[in-house]
Amino acid sequence: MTSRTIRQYPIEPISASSPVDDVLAKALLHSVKVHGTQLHGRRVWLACSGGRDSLALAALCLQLYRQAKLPFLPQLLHVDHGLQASSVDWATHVKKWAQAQQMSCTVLQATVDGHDEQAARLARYQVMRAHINQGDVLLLAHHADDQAETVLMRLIQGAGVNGLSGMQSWRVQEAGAQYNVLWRPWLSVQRTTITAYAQRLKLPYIDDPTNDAGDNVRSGLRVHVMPLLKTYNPNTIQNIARSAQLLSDAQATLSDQAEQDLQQAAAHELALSCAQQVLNIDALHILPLHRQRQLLHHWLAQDEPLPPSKQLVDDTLALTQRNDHDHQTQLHWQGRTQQYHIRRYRQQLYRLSQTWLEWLNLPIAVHRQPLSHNVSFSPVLRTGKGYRWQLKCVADSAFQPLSQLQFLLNQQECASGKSAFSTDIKEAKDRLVLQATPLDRQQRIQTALATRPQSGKKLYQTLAIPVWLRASLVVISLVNAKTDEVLPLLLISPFESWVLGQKKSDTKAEIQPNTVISSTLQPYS
Ligand SMILES: Nc1ncnc2c1ncn2[C@@H]1O[C@H](COP(=O)(O)OP(=O)(O)OP(=O)(O)O)[C@@H](O)[C@H]1O
Repeated sequence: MTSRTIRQYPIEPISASSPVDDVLAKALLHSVKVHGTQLHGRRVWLACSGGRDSLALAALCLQLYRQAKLPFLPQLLHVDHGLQASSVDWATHVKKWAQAQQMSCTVLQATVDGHDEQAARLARYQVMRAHINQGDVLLLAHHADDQAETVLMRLIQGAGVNGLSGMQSWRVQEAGAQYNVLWRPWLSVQRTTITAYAQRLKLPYIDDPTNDAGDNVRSGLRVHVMPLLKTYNPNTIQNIARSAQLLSDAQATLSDQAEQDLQQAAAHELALSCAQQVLNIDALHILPLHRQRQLLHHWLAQDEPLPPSKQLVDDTLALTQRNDHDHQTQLHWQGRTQQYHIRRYRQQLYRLSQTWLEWLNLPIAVHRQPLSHNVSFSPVLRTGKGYRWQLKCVADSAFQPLSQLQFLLNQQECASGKSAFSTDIKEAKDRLVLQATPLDRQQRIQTALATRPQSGKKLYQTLAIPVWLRASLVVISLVNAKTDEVLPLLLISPFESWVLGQKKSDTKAEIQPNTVISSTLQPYS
């Protein structure tokens, strides 16, 4: 990189009479047409390294804009990686060139964590994303030779259909709440065409000889492998780029199919964004084997920028196929954004983030509140490490919770026959306390799913609570402050709730406790 040089042409405004290159113009304008609707009303930036390709793209945009063939003129963004002393000179050079063309150009400083190309690329995208606005479009000068190198690189790494479809010409990139578009209109044009155009225009582009040093995989493929492949087929570059395009279409079909399968097989009620995703194994196994693999691949990486390895998909599939009731085995996956544990409990497959598992181990606080306070009861049950779990007793103007609690209590009393709670709740409210406590393993609980009260292991089995959720069960009870009698009303987990005090045979009473008491779980920082 230190040996970069500037083409020995002076910086001059591009003459209005300079001819545009037909092939390059056609590719750009075709892409504008294809993405016309999405481009409408968006600001377009052009990532300009000052190298031949991005300087040529900037020059072509300018020419077509002046000829009123392009409806916008992109603003240039140059990133100074600060990796070598001369990088300031390159930034100054790009800026001066842009000034000569009367194009807007901003130089951004990046802090690169490491010295390799990948670290520089990550830092570059990060700093450009931070500069542009939500929904803006970033033009990149990648071309067919870049595409062919990318595909070959991925091929020798053993990529699947997605990887082999190479770079996308229009890619929405999401980072947190922000999204931008990466736009590559030149993926079908060859480097030689760009070089010829740049030379015709006498563009003073920056030459980076390290690109052709052959000392890393990409430049090795460029210098040693591509020329050899061209001896077998002179159209090697276009052909590989075309294969990538075909595979990209195939990938879109596969993704649509996997998304449809996911809608059928996902346990949406148990999902919590990247914290917990759940797949129903029975629904998975209905599918043919190749779709099972595809679905697992899609499910594992649904919110991750990088795909899971084939090995992980195979191991996950094997986990779903076990029938030895082993609930301890877990697989680990270090994604780009999070570390995940893949576990199975009965016929459900879980993808749990490390942060979520840590949150599930935080203690739950005990809360008590006299009913006479007439205010809604909404204690925070657990908070920290990114999530807040809060109880909600919905109160409307007529103090609805009490009348609904009365209804609930009536049902409980039928089942329990407890006299301490048989008086009208409004009269009794002075001595009643609403309480939320973590479930004690020894506590015996009567649910509608069993004929008698259960405690510990049996209860977890009856309610199908996976091991990692067992410390996250809370009992909501009414306590008679005078007699200390406790009447459990509801058992809640972060995802479900169960009415307590009913035997199997009493289930005809249709109680919907969630209209009275529910809990919410939200990301929290
Ligand atoms: N320092 C930079 N500042 C802004 N954009 C950049 C920078 N480096 C690369 N890019 C953008 O990323 C694209 C691909 O990067 P790559 O490393 O292949 O570029 P390059 O070979 O350095 O330059 P060029 O593609 O302009 O000849 C470039 O075409 C350009 O749009």
